[in-house]
Amino acid sequence: MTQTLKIKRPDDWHLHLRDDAMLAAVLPETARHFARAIIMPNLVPPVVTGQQAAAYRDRIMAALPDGMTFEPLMTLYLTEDTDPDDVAAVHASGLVRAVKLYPAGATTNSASGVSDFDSVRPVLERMADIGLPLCVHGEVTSADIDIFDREAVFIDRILDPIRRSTPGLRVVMEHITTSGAVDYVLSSTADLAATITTHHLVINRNHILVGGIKPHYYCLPVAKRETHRLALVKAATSGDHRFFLGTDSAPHTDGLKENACGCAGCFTATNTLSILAEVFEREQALDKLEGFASLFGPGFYRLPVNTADLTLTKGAEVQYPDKIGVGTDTVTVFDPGFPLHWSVAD
Ligand SMILES: NC(=O)N[C@@H](CC(=O)O)C(=O)O
Ligand SMILES: [Zn+2]
Ligand SMILES: [Zn+2]
Repeated sequence: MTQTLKIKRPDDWHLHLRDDAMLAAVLPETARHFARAIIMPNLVPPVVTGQQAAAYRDRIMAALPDGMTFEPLMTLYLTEDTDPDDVAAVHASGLVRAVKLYPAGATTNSASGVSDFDSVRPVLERMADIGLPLCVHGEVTSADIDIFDREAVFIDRILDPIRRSTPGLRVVMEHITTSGAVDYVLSSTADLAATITTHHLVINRNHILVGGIKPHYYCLPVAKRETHRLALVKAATSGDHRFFLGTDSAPHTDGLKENACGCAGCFTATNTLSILAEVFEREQALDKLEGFASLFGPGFYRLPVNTADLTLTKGAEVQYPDKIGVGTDTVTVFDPGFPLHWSVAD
């Protein structure tokens, strides 16, 4: 008897679509399975104004193949020059669903991010007033902090002080990678949630470094030791509404990944749902997948749950491409390192 799992159509609460040829290549990979996604604004130049967000949304919709439906949920990139009134206006218009905080220099295309956190206080206070979520790349960037400690230090030195001084600010800790981040979310009573990526449920730092360096497993925040991966799996499969899916699917061309200075990012859009089903099944938590992928995100973002369903079927090993083409280049699809058996029914 084939096993099937029917869930509400999922959303991706942290996604990089890029622009131009890359956008055209990766958008169908997400739109095939996901109804909506929070679109990261770290383009070059970044999406900092409502006008830029509207233009980017139009480029995304223009790149969507005929017959596919998808709703991009736009974000603004927070800079030290962001005007609270502009933020309030684009929120009121429904164009923008979150503001994204990148500490300057923390990750791909974050040069315009924030160095002086006091300078953005007026924006954060306004966001608390209007209920607009702040998505946070939670890593400090000081050279003296070990890269494996950067998330923990960010929580202590930056995030917790911001939250204490801005009551009511609604925060999504993006792509969490540590048990400390899980505990921090669990310790909060309100206004705090976290996204967890597909790849951080699958790999630890050994996958990146043992037996030769694996550039396609390198992302930021970098995967930590196994105890942390286990804490993430426990959180994701727990049925706690404060943890939901943000794939952080972050395509870079193979030339830029397999490089002496390789870019950070794992491209998981193509096989995310098959991987998640496998991970949840191993935890005997298939009944928790719908909450994680389809229900808790809309709950936090105060949006309706999708009405359409998506069905996963367990069967023969799922075939997916190793790479997808982008113009004359390629992007490597994340390899979970184990066979997948759950496929999404058409
Ligand atoms: N996650 C990554 O490793 N990379 C992301 C940026 C980010 O989400 O930090 C990207 O834009 O490539
Ligand atoms: Zn990030
Ligand atoms: Zn990201």
